[in-house]
Amino acid sequence: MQEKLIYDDKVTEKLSAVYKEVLGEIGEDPNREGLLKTPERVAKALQYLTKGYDEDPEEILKGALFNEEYSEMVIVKDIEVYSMCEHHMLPFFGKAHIAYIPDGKIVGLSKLPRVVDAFARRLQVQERLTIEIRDCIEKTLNPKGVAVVLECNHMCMQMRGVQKQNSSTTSSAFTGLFLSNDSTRKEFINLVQAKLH
Ligand SMILES: Nc1nc2c(ncn2[C@@H]2O[C@H](COP(=O)(O)OP(=O)(O)OP(=O)(O)O)[C@@H](O)[C@H]2O)c(=O)[nH]1
Ligand SMILES: [Zn+2]
Repeated sequence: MQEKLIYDDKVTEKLSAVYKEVLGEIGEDPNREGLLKTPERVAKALQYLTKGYDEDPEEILKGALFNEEYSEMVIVKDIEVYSMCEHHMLPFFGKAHIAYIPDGKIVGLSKLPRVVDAFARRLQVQERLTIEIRDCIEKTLNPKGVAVVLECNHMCMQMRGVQKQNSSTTSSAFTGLFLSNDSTRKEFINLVQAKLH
């Protein structure tokens, strides 16, 4: 799959100027040797961390849909998530667990983590991220059900603010059989928790 260009020279230039100001405002000397290239590095890092705005998650899934009569649960678990909270622009990160029950169509497995990234590489709140992933899969695959669980640590709660270093946040979103059928939901949760390896 072709990767889009991440860095835009004009954006890099504008953001670099802003970050040079920021360095001065926090009491640093932007002209000392170690910091000379820092504004440009940060400008690029920020573009990378928000590159999801230029990606279309539905198109990602549509790129690998296959007709298949498999109708059991498909689970991709322990997908690394790296995002940034929209309140503090600090990272939150953890794992996503995704399941769906196909209804005539399956999707290329790698596309599910790609969808996670496309939504995560934006300013987010964990709950919205969870729902966006679910809705994208629901709309594009039209399966019998979708389940998404995210478990994340929020740096805005750990490095600052309440400073709860060991807290983590779990969010979940379901559709179809995962909502209407308790045993399907339980099967998903058991399989996510199971240590098969
Ligand atoms: N629901 C939700 N809240 C989040 C997420 N990321 C950060 N937050 C919270 O957003 C809230 C913003 O609250 P404010 O009171 O406006 O900000 P603040 O004064 O910096 O809050 P503290 O973090 O409590 O110091 C905080 O409670 C954060 O913990 C998220 O993904 N989901
Ligand atoms: Zn935050």
